[in-house]
Amino acid sequence: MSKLCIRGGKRLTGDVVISGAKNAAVAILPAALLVDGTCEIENLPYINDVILLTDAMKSLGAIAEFEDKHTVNVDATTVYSYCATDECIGKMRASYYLIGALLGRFGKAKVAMPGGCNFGKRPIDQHIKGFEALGATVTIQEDTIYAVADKLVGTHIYLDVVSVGATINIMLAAVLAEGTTTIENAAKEPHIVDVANFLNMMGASIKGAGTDVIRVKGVPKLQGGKYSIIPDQIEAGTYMMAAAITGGDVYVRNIIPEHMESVSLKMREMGVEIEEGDDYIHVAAGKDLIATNVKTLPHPGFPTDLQPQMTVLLSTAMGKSTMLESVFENRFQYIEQLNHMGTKINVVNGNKAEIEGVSHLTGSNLIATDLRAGACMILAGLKADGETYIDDIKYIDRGYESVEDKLRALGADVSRV
Ligand SMILES: CC(=O)N[C@H]1[C@@H](OP(=O)(O)OP(=O)(O)OC[C@H]2O[C@@H](n3ccc(=O)[nH]c3=O)[C@H](O)[C@@H]2O)O[C@H](CO)[C@@H](O)[C@@H]1O
Ligand SMILES: C=C(OP(=O)(O)O)C(=O)O
Repeated sequence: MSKLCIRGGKRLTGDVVISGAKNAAVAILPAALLVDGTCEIENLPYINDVILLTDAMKSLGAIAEFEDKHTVNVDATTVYSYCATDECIGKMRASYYLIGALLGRFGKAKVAMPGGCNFGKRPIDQHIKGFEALGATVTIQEDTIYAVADKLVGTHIYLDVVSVGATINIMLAAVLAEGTTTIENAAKEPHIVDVANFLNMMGASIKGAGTDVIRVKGVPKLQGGKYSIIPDQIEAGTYMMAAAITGGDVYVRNIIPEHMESVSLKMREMGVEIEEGDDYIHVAAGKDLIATNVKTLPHPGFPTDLQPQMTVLLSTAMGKSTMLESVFENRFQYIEQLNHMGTKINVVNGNKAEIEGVSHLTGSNLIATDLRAGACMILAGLKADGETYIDDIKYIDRGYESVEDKLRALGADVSRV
């Protein structure tokens, strides 16, 4: 099994090009199952979650052919199965989108319970509430979800918690339903807007994506077309922080700077120089980092998927910082390993990290516990004196395309061993 080996202490400089957004890609691919025609989907990130999902779509009967590493042509007219119960599909979070897509397409779906990163409980009650409100009957048996409906009829759905997955899943199920569906207290992440834009381009009628009220007017059918996925906000933020933690000077390219607002503002508070261009952000660090307090929130708040990376950055800022995790109940499992490298972080009540900044970290042997924990370990390794080995990098490969190549191009000493 391969590991990442990082020899720390190198200042990152140069340009990094950000890939397409994982969390948009893993929703848009299942959304293509609703389309009566061929969708050419561009700017897909070449990551394990995308490959797994295209395989799952093929096993349902869809044609999903990679034109190149970042472009796939999906023809869903040949889909014959509504069952996605493979063990490997159940390991990923986005498998839940197959429920909305297959229910919308066939009026029935049988899908393995979603997995994904383990941050404690990750219920899907709001997805089920939405499907049931649209007229489906949903049952769960032995880690498999069955959803069935004679017909889906538009209705009002209020989400009790702001959920990215439930918002998108309800859009998927509602797009071909009879009448209009209103989703209130909807999530507003950039990938929600991207999925709505994709569906609209294929003939759907979705208004309000990016606000907390989304209206989906059902249409009889969607037709094929071409679509390019937005850049990955979280990958971009990770490289911005990698630049900052090494005192570097990096142009993070092919991004939408407005998506990075909460991140740029917090990094500016920490004394990092951030210059925004049309489709890039220039990060210039070098001065001592300043401590600050951060709380994760749904968009436009600070993203939980950048919490571990930001926590590492704060751990090297002089003074006392706090990181409050308000989205997931248990997303600090990586802290103990970081403290072995010399960080001084104390987790209180499971959701608040009290951080006392240190100036030096020491290389260590680490095990990635999940995707973004793996990313934060890379950042710690870049900063540390000596060698850091990160095991279980399969988690990192779920969400970061060619991570060691991109870092090496910026001057990092990173290899897969
Ligand atoms: C594949 C994908 O896009 N994953 C992202 C998605 O995950 P995911 O869709 O799982 O996250 P949600 O936005 O649904 O979860 C937000 C919060 O709502 C709770 N909740 C959610 C649904 C539900 O039915 N009931 C419920 O209580 C969750 O436990 C969590 O506390 O959004 C998260 C929050 O931005 C990101 O960290 C993940 O990277
Ligand atoms: C939590 C994440 O992913 P998933 O929801 O797929 O587990 C993530 O991308 O940080």
